[in-house]
Amino acid sequence: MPSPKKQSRKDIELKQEKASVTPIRQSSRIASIVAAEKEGSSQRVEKITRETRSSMKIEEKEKPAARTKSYEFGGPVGAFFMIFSLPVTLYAVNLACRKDKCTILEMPKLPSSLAVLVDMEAAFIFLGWFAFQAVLAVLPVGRVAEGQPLKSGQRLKYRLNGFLSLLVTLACLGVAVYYEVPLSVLSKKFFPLMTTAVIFSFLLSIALYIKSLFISPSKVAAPGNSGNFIYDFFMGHELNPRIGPLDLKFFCELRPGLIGWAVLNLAFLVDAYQKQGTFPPALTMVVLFQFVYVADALFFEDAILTTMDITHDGFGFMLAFGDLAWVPFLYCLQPRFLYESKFNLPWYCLAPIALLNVIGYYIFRGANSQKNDFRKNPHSPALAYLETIPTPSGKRLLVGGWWGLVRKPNYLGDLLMALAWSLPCGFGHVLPYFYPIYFFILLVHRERRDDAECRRKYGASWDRYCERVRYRIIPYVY
Ligand SMILES: NC(=O)C1=CN([C@@H]2O[C@H](COP(=O)(O)OP(=O)(O)OC[C@H]3O[C@@H](n4cnc5c(N)ncnc54)[C@H](OP(=O)(O)O)[C@@H]3O)[C@@H](O)[C@H]2O)C=CC1
Ligand SMILES: CC(C)=CCC[C@@H](C)[C@H]1CC=C2C3=C(CC[C@@]21C)[C@@]1(C)CC[C@H](O)C(C)(C)[C@@H]1CC3
Repeated sequence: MPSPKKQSRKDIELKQEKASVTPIRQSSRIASIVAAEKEGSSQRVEKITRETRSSMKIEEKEKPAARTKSYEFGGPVGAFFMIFSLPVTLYAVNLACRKDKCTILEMPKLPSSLAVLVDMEAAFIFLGWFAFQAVLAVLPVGRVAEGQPLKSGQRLKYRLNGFLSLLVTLACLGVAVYYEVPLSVLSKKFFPLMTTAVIFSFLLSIALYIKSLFISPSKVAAPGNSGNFIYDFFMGHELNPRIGPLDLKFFCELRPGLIGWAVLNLAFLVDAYQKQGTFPPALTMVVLFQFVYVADALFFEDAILTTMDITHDGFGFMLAFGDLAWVPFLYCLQPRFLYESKFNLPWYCLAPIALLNVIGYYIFRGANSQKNDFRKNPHSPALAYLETIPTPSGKRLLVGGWWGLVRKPNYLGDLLMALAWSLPCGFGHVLPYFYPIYFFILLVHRERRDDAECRRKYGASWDRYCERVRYRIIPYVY
């Protein structure tokens, strides 16, 4: 056996050279896969795919983590700007939309004292909530799923008990309402709770960045490995930070913030019912739509394992703040507006809006499940009717079904739902439309990022896919 030292540089270079997937090899591998498929030899297809994957793994395992060459979000300057502008936007939008007024035409009224924004009781509620969700997440109940293969070839394991956590949380809320615990504390302490979430996400991101300085190169997230402190802090330097059994990114993305958003909405609804003696239709409808969205994310929890956030992006300020402060305290803006203003619409306006939401959900769920099922089992007979194209990595791209309509059918469905959540607020104010406007910008930018990443991963195959499916998000428009 050669000693690891002796084997080092030359052998590794040789292996890397053998394993490197040049464009010529890419196309010859695609040709072999296609030929094997024509022959109907699924064993040969599997073999070529395995060989390609393992050669790519050898290549990636032995390289030190490559530095990010191209910046996103405007580079370090853009990241610096966003670290400050995101919290400012969060406060500005919420302060501008309050009981008496919801307008962008006036400067948001600053609170008369700091006590309106900061409060010890709110801090305890937030921390208790976070700890409660963390305990539920690590309970050894629920299926364990494997994530997508990492650079090292390893697959991380994830405990899937998100839907159960939601049910337990709902049961606790029911008990609280039964024993007349005033849930209105959540709406009264909305701003102090939000401040705690903001401070917590800053502290968490700092801790994550410090932790990431001590990890091995294989654990680094490519987009957050520029060497610039501000940029890497924002994008996230470590791909999958974990504390024991708790995967922090997976947990934060789906539990405290997402379930917290649904709980805030339910608190508005319960309080409205207790004050008005009836469930206001527009508010009830939006709370229900958003609840279905949250419940769906938790029910199809394993689908998140193939999203960009989990497979590609690191866990840094962008996701920590997004998950813990932005989602719960901004995505509930429409229900909060309806709750505070008591605005309502007649049923014949609400009915077509409900239909829009159902159509959006149908597209969103259909597209996400189709891709997720295909990635989990590309040979599933249930998906055999879908046209696909091969890529040099061995993975195939769906070019039929939802993924043949536009390149991001899941974004299309999500955007239709976003609109359906704002329309019940009427046309008297712009601010309740903050979510669909922001979301459109976010998804257009996200599609561009993913497009660049897929072109890097799949080369000419991605170009072929783009030629076949011409529109990005909206058929015949964009
Ligand atoms: N409410 C909110 O605030 C937000 C919601 N979302 C939602 O989250 C969901 C996930 O979004 P996101 O992670 O951005 O993107 P996707 O779920 O679309 O994941 C992108 C990945 O899917 C794979 N893929 C792309 N095209 C194809 C194809 N034709 N065939 C097979 N695989 C393909 C590629 O990965 P690979 O080939 O490596 O598998 C690509 O990198 C969406 O529904 C989106 O609307 C997203 C952001 C914010
Ligand atoms: C610039 C900025 C404000 C960045 C933060 C973005 C985050 C708020 C979003 C990035 C991707 C997200 C996803 C969801 C929530 C918003 C964030 C965190 C998601 C959990 C919502 C529910 C969906 O069903 C989903 C699971 C598909 C989705 C995943 C992506």
